[in-house]
Amino acid sequence: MLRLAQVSKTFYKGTINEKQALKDLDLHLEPGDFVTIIGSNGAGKSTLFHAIGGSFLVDTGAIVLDGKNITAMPEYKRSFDIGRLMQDPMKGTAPSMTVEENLALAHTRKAKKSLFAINKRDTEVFREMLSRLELGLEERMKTKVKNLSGGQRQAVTLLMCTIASPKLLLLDEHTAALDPATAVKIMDITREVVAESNITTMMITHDIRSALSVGNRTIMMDEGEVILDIRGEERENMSVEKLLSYYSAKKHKQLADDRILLA
Ligand SMILES: Nc1ncnc2c1ncn2[C@@H]1O[C@H](COP(=O)(O)OP(=O)(O)OP(=O)(O)O)[C@@H](O)[C@H]1O
Repeated sequence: MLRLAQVSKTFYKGTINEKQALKDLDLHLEPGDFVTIIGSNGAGKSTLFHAIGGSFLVDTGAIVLDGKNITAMPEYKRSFDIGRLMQDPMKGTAPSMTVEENLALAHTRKAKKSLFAINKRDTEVFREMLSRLELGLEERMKTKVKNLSGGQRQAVTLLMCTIASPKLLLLDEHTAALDPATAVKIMDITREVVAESNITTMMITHDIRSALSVGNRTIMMDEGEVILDIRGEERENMSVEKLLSYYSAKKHKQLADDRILLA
């Protein structure tokens, strides 16, 4: 489904600030994989997402999505196949448009139509989708998105991403800016939406416990490389403590993450 082969990215090459953020990174995702990604500060997690999403072109290596080489493809073209949800609930939606209009926008993009229109049937479909979130948003379809809470906005953005039926969904700490109770709710919704749509998904998180329980596979990054890739029984038998000891034994230092969540 997604294959990265020998992908490297260096920022500020040839200057005193040179930083190799991705080092000959190899990664292969099967269709339907839900991979959680953890790692120390500056490990290259967001850079990996930017490389896949096309925020910049990588220096070397290849990125292949569903059999198509997208290494040189511009970001806007990749966005038809790659849904992205960021930490900031203000991103990903059009704030001055209503909930319904935002969903319709995503729907129109999927159909690759230029005409933006909402018919009665669309409204009913959107209402049904919203009611399944159990956030009361089905009663607020005419509300401008800027008037929603952060959690409600993230839920709407998540729906917008999945309406477009992307081949790949990238979640970059999408619950990190929410209060703990809302973060749990959005994580539950994420699990449901991803399971229902079976979209291949990657999720960066600082919550190690949920990294080990959400999805079917966990990778740990450090200094631009994948240093651990676990699934199945190995993952089931992994605990937060074991993971941290694995890191210390391999890197001869403690995992440094200023936002790490252990409980
Ligand atoms: N646009 C950029 N320009 C220059 N350096 C960058 C840029 N983006 C990332 N870097 C550097 O690349 C390295 C990897 O950064 P990245 O944001 O991918 O790490 P991360 O694993 O997401 O970290 P964190 O968990 O702290 O957000 C860091 O040293 C960072 O400073």
